[in-house]
Amino acid sequence: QSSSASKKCHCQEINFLFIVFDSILLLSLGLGTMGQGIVTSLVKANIPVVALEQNLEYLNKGRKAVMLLLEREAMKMEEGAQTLDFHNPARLQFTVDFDLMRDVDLVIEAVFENMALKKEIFHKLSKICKPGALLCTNTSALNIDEIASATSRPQQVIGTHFFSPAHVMRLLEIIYGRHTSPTAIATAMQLAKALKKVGVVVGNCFGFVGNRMMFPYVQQAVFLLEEGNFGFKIGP
Ligand SMILES: CCCCCCC[C@H](O)CC(=O)SCCNC(=O)CCNC(=O)[C@H](O)C(C)(C)COP(=O)([O-])OP(=O)([O-])OC[C@H]1O[C@@H](n2cnc3c(N)ncnc32)[C@H](O)[C@@H]1OP(=O)([O-])[O-]
Ligand SMILES: NC(=O)c1ccc[n+]([C@@H]2O[C@H](COP(=O)([O-])OP(=O)(O)OC[C@H]3O[C@@H](n4cnc5c(N)ncnc54)[C@H](O)[C@@H]3O)[C@@H](O)[C@H]2O)c1
Repeated sequence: QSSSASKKCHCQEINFLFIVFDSILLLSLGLGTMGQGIVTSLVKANIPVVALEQNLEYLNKGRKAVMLLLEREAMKMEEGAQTLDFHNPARLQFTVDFDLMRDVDLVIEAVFENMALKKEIFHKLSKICKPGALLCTNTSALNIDEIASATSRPQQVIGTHFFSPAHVMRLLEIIYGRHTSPTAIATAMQLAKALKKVGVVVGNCFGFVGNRMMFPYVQQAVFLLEEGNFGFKIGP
């Protein structure tokens, strides 16, 4: 009975979730390969976004790349008579000012794959962001629970693993940690839908699902190369 009671409780929590992503301000943290694609996806979905970088040099590089991607997307959309309002600072803003984090409802972190750096950033986010803000990480393989342990709100920490190129690839792995709330999972699923991606909820283990399958393939390809087996005929 206690298990059905807890299931009911989760369902009720999810039923109360009516998020209109149009009214939500997202922040993408890190404007490298993945940040650029993620920001492009968000803008394409008409979600207001702030893109944050560590310094002006990286910011300008990232901004240039995002603008190029968006111009291409806008050209494609114009043919379909839709508009992409990406020159409007109310829809897309670039900054190095961490304080702008205060107002956002959802953060997607895409900085270097380094646990110490991610923990430092999540600690900062949990201090600065408003209490309800959801904190997402785009980590490829790091432990979501360890990242969440740097915050005072582990129930609001979740993995949103985009695949490269993020504005093209449709898979979005949604990784829940030990403390991630059902509301956080439902919100991340809703985000996937808003981005027209396929959200797949997976558990927290090394490489999650996609990379756990890919890493051995890559490893075997390297072994084949090392052993000089590429280029030989197979079969009779
Ligand atoms: C060992 C440790 C490694 C750690 C790695 C971590 C891995 C990570 O966690 C998980 C991953 O992401 S795993 C990686 C998972 N990712 C994969 O496996 C992806 C592998 N790639 C593919 O499957 C194909 O290239 C696509 C399906 C992306 C496109 O296929 P298609 O439709 O036949 O090709 P198309 O018609 O030619 O291009 C369509 C549009 O896409 C654009 N574009 C393409 N590539 C781009 C790029 N790199 N950049 C930017 N844009 C790129 C292209 O410009 C074009 O835009 P346009 O504006 O219309 O001109
Ligand atoms: N590249 C991929 O194929 C891929 C795919 C899926 C997931 N990921 C994951 O996404 C994350 C980002 O990967 P990437 O390939 O985009 O890396 P990248 O090196 O291209 O970009 C990282 C960006 O983070 C910025 N950054 C670093 N510290 C920062 C800080 N304190 N504040 C703001 N910005 C900061 C850097 O300036 C840089 O522009 C990693 O966790 C990676 O594992 C990568």
